Amino acid sequence: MKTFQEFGLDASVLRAITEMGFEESTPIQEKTIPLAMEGRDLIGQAQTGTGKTAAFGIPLVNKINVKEERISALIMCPTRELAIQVAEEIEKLGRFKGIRSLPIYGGQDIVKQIRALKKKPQIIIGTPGRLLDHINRKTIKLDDVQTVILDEADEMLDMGFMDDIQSILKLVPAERHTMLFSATMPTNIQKLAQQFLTNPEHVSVIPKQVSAPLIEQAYIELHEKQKFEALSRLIDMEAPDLAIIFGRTKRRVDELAEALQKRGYAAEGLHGDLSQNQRDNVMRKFRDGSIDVLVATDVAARGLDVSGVTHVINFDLPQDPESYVHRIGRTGRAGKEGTAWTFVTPREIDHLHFIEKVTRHKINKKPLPSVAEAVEGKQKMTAERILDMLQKEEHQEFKGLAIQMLEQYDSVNLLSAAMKLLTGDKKDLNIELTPEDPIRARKKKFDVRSSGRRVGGGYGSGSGGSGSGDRRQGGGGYGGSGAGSSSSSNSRYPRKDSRDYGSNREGGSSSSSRNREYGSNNSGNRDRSRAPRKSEDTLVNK
Ligand SMILES: Nc1ncnc2c1ncn2[C@@H]1O[C@H](COP(=O)(O)OP(=O)(O)OP(=O)(O)O)[C@@H](O)[C@H]1O
Ligand SMILES: [Mg+2]
Repeated sequence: MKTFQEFGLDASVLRAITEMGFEESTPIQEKTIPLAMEGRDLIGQAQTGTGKTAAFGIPLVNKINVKEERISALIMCPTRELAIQVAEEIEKLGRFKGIRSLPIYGGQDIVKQIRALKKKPQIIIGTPGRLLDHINRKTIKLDDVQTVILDEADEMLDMGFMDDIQSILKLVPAERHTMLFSATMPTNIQKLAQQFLTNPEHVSVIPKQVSAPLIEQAYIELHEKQKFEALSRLIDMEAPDLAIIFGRTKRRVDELAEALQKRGYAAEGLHGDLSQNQRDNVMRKFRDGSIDVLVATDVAARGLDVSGVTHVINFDLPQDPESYVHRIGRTGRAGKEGTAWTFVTPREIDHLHFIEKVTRHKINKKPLPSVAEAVEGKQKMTAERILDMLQKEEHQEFKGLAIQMLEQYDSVNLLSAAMKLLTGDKKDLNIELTPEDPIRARKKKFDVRSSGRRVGGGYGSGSGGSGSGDRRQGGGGYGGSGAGSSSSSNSRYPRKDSRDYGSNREGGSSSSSRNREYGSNNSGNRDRSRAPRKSEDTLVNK
């Protein structure tokens, strides 16, 4: 791999990269940084957790003129949490160069954002809905934007952001540098690419499998009613540092987080119906380790990078293979190992096999963890905590008492009693969750046989990126004859899971105006159940 010195980057950018602890470039960075520095439009695809953010962030920051007082680059992300995170990475990369960047997302006070915009940021990182809000208020002007980056471009299409993205890009000068990034690239991306990119290079560093290689994947077959018990045992047995548990719906996430708390786990839920304050708090607590279990809808499936996530558990099977790939990709990042468990009910087994087929990765069947395994896991955990305490030497004030007790009692008995206290008894509360419907196997929608590339040609190796087998609209690969009509409706990009992505009535103050403003276009004759979402914040259930 190349070192960052070899790219000919600005010294201030190199210094930032070094401070971030990056020594060598990752494969996607090695391939895309030189192309991006030449100003080539590109579609960048690489496995989760392999540094796509810096792959576009480094050349972007390198190119920005700090004297510029107008917005010169725009990065769009599907969720608020991702916009915040990408903005932080851009901030770090641009720090020594003195670049001003600003995240702009729904749910945050718009007046505050307008004030921050007055500081003349050169790079805006935003979610499409709120960006449009500012554009309409004329608080964001895109006339001088030279670079546009769409992170998780395929997800933004799936969420129904096509119209919004089109409206935004129409306002950006046609002569610009545009890049799309994601770990998955279904062929519906080609429409976006044809429309918005100029002669793009498709850079793919996906080897045989699209899922990240360092993730051990397993599934447990069980009935819906067994899931919660299995989850507690699994957490006890595996003792994750940090775990993300994905539930299908907002209600599921709420119930699950509450049930876990009742059982004594430090868990909280994240979904699009929480206020932005609540969302920020939950993410902060998870990042700083004050909670170690994050229960989330697919709002947390894309892009989130939290170090220390050792486990991902799909409490409910995800709707499609892309979602599976992105969810489990929250672990096994930046060269670290991770474990992904998936709960599958008997009726969903076909769908699981379908996911295995599309992702070309075997998911190993494991038995339901036994009570004994759970107990053993908890005991080990307690022992680890004690050893950890010994190392930190934070137990000095107990030493006098310990000596006294040891004069009267046997040390093994004493320690065992202390460990039992520390481990605590499992609170055998009767927990009942509202059952979720099983996911059904899709028939014929994905054509996994006809294409070497699976899911819309995105998973094959090498570059070039033509592929058939589009699961949504069936069609040719890149470089085709431009068949897609730009006036076709959003229904070509149906949302992924109607259960997960219902209407959004979130707490943020400005969302209602945005919903009014943008909620009605095109919706008259659309099949409601297939209507795309209109806001970045609607990764939630009905
Ligand atoms: N060259 C590098 N050396 C070491 N660590 C790196 C390097 N580049 C990026 N990282 C780190 O790797 C982690 C994953 O990066 P990033 O979030 O950009 O992945 P991604 O490819 O965008 O994943 P996803 O598909 O899930 O969005 C981050 O913590 C980032 O700081
Ligand atoms: Mg990313």
